[in-house]
Amino acid sequence: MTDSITLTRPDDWHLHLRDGALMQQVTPASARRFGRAIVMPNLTPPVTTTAEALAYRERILGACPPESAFTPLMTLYLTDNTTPEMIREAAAQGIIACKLYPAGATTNSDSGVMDIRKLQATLETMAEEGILLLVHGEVTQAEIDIFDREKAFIDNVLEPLLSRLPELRVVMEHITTADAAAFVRSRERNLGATITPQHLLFNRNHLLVGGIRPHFYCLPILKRRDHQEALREVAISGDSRFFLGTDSAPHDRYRKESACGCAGCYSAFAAIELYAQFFEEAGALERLEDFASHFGPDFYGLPRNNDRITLRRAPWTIPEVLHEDAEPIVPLNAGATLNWQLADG
Ligand SMILES: NC(=O)N[C@@H](CC(=O)O)C(=O)O
Ligand SMILES: [Zn+2]
Ligand SMILES: [Zn+2]
Repeated sequence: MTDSITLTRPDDWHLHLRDGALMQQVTPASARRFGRAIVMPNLTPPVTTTAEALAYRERILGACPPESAFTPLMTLYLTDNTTPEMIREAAAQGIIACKLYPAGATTNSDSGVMDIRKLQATLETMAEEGILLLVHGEVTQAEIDIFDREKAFIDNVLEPLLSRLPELRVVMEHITTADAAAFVRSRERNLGATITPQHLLFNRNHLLVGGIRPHFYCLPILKRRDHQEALREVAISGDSRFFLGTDSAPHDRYRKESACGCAGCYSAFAAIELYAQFFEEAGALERLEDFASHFGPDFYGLPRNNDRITLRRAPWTIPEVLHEDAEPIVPLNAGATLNWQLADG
């Protein structure tokens, strides 16, 4: 049995660091594990301009431990009013991606895009400037079942968008269905996908059997087991279009344990350890490094990290709650055992 894994330092290609006190609490956990992270712009109010993104970047750097070399990669939140000029300015200032939230699809998405077809000139400029489009891939029409919203997005929004913009590089974030996995595989180029630890480790039974478990509630919602199986298969397949993006999305415990609990799982406290748990369960530990550390930078056209991290087998119990004396957060899979620990240094 392997007792230690050393791998190129991984990156997180989908992360919510929030702002203010919560950002101070959660940022060190990501900075310890990852070299870089694509930071989501869904603050309140959202990060829609380059100036806001650069100011946010400074606040994040201020929340990193002093010795940390963590690099936040900044994104802009697309709205109906994002112009080609704004994209050119963003590119000039080192912003590497824009995020599409269909209006109303998820946490803090109210100012999201109403009709993506109206943003054609902006998206063309993104393709020209080499800025990636990251999508929360769910439609929002009330009549579409919540379990079908990802598939409907692929058919009604994503496929036509990719046909209109063959040069635009797109990442379908947090994919949750066999349909999304098959769609990404079916494209020739320019489409990648991130997969979260919760969608690899769990399915909707974990959310709903024996009581409603709000800490497994995220969007897109956990799907049935056969979708989980399809995601597991592509994650270990060695297909370089699928890579790590935690979607770690912390919320105060009391906003999740509520009559109307909000969406988001907190995984940054042990993100790479959770993925290692899954790869080991799947008998594919030797594929972890490609998924976690190689395929993401390759897709983004960035260099791979040149330092390494080590995980050691040392089983521990995930605490029931973290940051109890500040804003308490319940971690993903609280109370369960994780086999791996990050070695210091
Ligand atoms: N995934 C979630 O359930 N929530 C995210 C938003 C998102 O990534 O859709 C959040 O910001 O809380
Ligand atoms: Zn999302
Ligand atoms: Zn997210």
